[in-house]
Amino acid sequence: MTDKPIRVAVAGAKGRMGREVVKLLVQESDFAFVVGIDARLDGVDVGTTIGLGELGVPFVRDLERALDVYKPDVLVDFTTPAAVRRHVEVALDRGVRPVVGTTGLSEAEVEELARRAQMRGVGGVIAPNFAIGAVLMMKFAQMAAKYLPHVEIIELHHDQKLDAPSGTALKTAEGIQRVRAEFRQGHPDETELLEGARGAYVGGFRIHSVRLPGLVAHQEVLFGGEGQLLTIRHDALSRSCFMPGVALAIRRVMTLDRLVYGLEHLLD
Ligand SMILES: NC(=O)C1=CN([C@@H]2O[C@H](COP(=O)(O)OP(=O)(O)OC[C@H]3O[C@@H](n4cnc5c(N)ncnc54)[C@H](O)[C@@H]3O)[C@@H](O)[C@H]2O)C=CC1
Ligand SMILES: O=C(O)C1=N[C@H](C(=O)O)C[C@H](O)C1
Repeated sequence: MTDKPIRVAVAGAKGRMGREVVKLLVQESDFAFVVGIDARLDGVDVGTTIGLGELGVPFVRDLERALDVYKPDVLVDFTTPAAVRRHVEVALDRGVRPVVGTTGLSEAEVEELARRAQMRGVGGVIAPNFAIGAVLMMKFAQMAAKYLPHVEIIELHHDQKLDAPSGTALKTAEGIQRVRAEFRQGHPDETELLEGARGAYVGGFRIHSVRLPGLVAHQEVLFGGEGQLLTIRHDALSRSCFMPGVALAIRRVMTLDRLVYGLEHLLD
């Protein structure tokens, strides 16, 4: 007897990441793609809309209706910072497991959603970055910050990105803050001649956000010490790099009974 495929809904299925997720779902035989949700469309076939040919899977604009009618096991969300929190709440309240790549949730919001998941006994995954290389970059940066506490983060993204700094930069900073005693870097008397010149201040160090057409998703974590520099860099050159992590999360969330924040919690 074969296991039943995991029924998956995709919120933001018409977007840059949503399209990649749809491609992934139709390629893997243990996934059944049951409904696409996107604020921009209703009724039309997802496949023909995004150039994959007829899939017989509809786009539904209303999330509640999509979950009630198509009864997915998992909701994958790649939408917007403004929409994601409500989407996770709606999913958890219906016993649908969220797998969330959308960034923009604060640490407090993630904690609140984790409490909700626990109350409902529903598993979930929120990961600001599903690329294994980016997860390693964050881990290596945390290791380095213990010994080289002078650090600055530069994240670089395409110019259609809505949030700054990126979710990855914020998670990198959270990890660094856990191991780095808080002190304010730079000269005590430094002044910004142009507001924002020194970047966003987080726990004593800075995050800088670059937005340019041509970029996909990139980050450098720079460490400075006496007579030496260390740079840890990750480049996402294509959105396909996020898909193995998304697939892992969809499979693993079926066995979770709590909400986890970060792909690292699903890796050996
Ligand atoms: N965790 C990860 O590995 C990654 C996360 N991201 C994040 O994923 C999110 C989406 O990124 P992109 O795909 O580049 O954006 P996008 O703008 O290409 O796609 C977003 C889609 O969501 C739809 N949408 C907006 N509001 C909605 C709502 N209320 N209900 C349903 N659909 C809605 C839009 O119509 C659009 O089709 C961003 O927050 C981005 O930072 C992006 C890449 C990797
Ligand atoms: O918007 C993007 O593109 C990306 N968003 C995520 C983030 O904010 O960190 C992940 C990756 O950097 C791509």
